[in-house]
Amino acid sequence: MKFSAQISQAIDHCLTDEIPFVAFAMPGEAEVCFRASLPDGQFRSPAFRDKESDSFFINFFDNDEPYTAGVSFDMTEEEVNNFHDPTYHARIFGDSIRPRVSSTFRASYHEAFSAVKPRLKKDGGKVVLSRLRSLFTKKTPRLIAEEYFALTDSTFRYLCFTPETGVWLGSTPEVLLESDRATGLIRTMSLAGTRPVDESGDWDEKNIREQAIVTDYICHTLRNAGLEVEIRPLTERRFLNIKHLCTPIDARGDVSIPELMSALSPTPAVAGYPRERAIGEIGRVETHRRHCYGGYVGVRIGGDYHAFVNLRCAFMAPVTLSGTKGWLGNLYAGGGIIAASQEDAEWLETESKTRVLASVFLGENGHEGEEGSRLTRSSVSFLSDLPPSGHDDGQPVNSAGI
Ligand SMILES: C=C(O[C@@H]1C=C(C(=O)O)C=C[C@H]1O)C(=O)O
Repeated sequence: MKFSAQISQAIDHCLTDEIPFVAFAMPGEAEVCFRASLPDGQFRSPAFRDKESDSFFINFFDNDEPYTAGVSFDMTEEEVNNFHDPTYHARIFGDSIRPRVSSTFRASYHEAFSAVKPRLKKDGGKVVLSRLRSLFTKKTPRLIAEEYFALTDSTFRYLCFTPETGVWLGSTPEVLLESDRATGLIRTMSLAGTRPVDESGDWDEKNIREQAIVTDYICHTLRNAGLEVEIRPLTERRFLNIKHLCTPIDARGDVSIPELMSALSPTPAVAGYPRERAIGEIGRVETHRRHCYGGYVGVRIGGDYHAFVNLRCAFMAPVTLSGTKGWLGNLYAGGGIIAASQEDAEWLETESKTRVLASVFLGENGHEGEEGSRLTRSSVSFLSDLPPSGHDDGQPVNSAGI
């Protein structure tokens, strides 16, 4: 999916000058929309500056931030391209969270898996264990997004920067919630269970059970909020090389949508069940922070919310690898573990979930990137660590490296 010249220029401008922006495509649409907004006086970029205006939002898995970060729809690509303020350059990257240099070790995953299994065997329930793959790429986030977005149009696809989150991109098949003020309808889905796209026949008990836990939880939460719930027939939902079990769920009633999003997220599809217990276990056994992975991401347009679970995503920052300029990306994936789960199969599932995005990072024949032992603390330097001054030409350092 080639971005227009105007949008490409605006994205590069925003990455260079650290202007909060989003480029996104709605499910079923081939068109990318770009919007940007300047941060407030404290370099914060809240998504919801009022109750109505159009905006993009991205929140954290922990869901415990004082406000949701995002981009209010203030500037178009044209306005960004005409924006020249030599005093504007926030150097936000240096202070914010950054991707990890090394991937999750197989041994760490083994330890985490072994730590949660006894309680699942004893009490039942589910924990979604995730891991990350750290990759270096010579491609820019814009190029990655163009290639990744082109692979399917059935997902919500986005590339964004906010000071709170850094640069993220993703292509997510999972609706957290879509609301329609005109009809009063709220649509969501229970999406869980994973197998290769070419596998047919009945789904196994393990996947069916994992997904049923999610359906029950979502329906319970919606009914608790006073909504009338309609559960639609179980279907399959395809995502590139894999597919999931999916139960679409409709709800109706009077409710605050932001409150409902917070109540639903994170669902047992990305956390587990019982939910609070699973979240506690994730915090204890995973060796990385999830940041925005597993949180929710989406847009509010004309007062209607379109929120998606932030999956099949990457967190990126500009770096050099042994002197070569590029970007470091953390690709996240998890899978639901229940008492019957097999460790090797679950590890492979996280491999499948990151395979397509990883191949975009690495390029054909792997020539565009690196993964694995060559990425070390000494070989990777974050551009934000470079001193801001010292350039002979007096220009601010371009921390995006483009
Ligand atoms: C956790 C992820 O996906 C979720 C977990 C699934 C599973 O356990 O089978 C399937 C779809 C998603 O709800 C992920 O993609 O990282």
